[in-house]
Amino acid sequence: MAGLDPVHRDFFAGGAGEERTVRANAAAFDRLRLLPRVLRATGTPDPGLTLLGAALPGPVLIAPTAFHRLAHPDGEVATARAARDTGTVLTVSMAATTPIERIADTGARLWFQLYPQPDRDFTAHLVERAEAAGVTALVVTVDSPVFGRRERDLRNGFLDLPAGLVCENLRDPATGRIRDIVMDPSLGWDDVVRLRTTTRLPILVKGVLHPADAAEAVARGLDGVIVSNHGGRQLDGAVATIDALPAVAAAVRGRIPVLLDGGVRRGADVVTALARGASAVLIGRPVLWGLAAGGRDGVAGVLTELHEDVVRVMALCGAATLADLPPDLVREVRP
Ligand SMILES: Cc1cc2nc3c(=O)[nH]c(=O)nc-3n(C[C@H](O)[C@H](O)[C@H](O)COP(=O)(O)O)c2cc1C
Ligand SMILES: CCCCC(=O)C(=O)O
Repeated sequence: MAGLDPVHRDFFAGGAGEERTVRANAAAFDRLRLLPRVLRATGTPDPGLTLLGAALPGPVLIAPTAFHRLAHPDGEVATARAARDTGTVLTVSMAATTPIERIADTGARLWFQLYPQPDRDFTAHLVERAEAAGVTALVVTVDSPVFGRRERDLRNGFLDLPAGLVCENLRDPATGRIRDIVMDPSLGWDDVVRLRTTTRLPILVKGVLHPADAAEAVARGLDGVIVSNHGGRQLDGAVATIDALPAVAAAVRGRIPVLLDGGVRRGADVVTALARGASAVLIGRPVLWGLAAGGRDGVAGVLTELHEDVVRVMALCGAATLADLPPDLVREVRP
């Protein structure tokens, strides 16, 4: 990756522990094969969908990832311009290196990812700030009661952002200082539900793998679940997301959208996830590689190529719309 400091590349690429779950996300897709239908006279497929009331051109969204200005000087603004120009959603990380207002100025459709902080007033301030900037959903990350052990970062001594970069959205309104992000092991369902008292935004929980937790999200009146293991960066040894998805989808029974991230790289992966019950997917690292390689254009290239691949794979599977992707499209094969 031209221009990307190897220490930062390791931060982006790496996961927790042995990186078993990083590999598992990809390996699990590799154990699944498509069983296409033929002669369905589909014409050019339409991968469009409606998600949380918004019409989107395709089922690939951008997962929240920290520190975009490590990848490119234009950082989150470049990513947002690519999202805007391709019509997809950018989920802005709470650990973004650009103020949410500047990202929103691009006109992109944004969701905001939140680690609820033990300081409830500060959490409420953050949510209000994001809502005022114009984000249309809140993504609460729930797989991080503690920080994963990122061994590449430990070996590299990557602890802090370089001088000049900060988590701009962690600025304390009273002191003007940047707060540290706290991973809160005391966080519970009640805390997530309590966010309703601060915001009218739809709330998705990100980092659900167990079907009972997905059922709890529905029972608690939340608006969506994201099947995710944080790209293998939190619990090393956690199940691959595409393996966890069918049971989650069965528990949710279509009552709220189920999204998935982790190892989605090709149109076939997107189609596989949708056939297994996802409404849409998100991609993390591919966006960072595009950003590092070419700023806005690099990210737009990644998004456009993947979108075109989804359309191609739909055609090759005999699907005219995303509704034509049933579970029997996917077969498990021996590794
Ligand atoms: C460098 C990096 C930073 C990330 N930062 C965040 C974050 O701030 N908040 C969050 O909820 N998830 C974060 N994630 C996890 C992603 O949202 C997503 O779950 C994961 O990257 C999906 O897997 P993929 O990279 O294989 O597509 C991060 C992932 C990476 C690779
Ligand atoms: C304190 C930044 C957290 C970013 C994150 O979630 C990740 O690196 O996976």
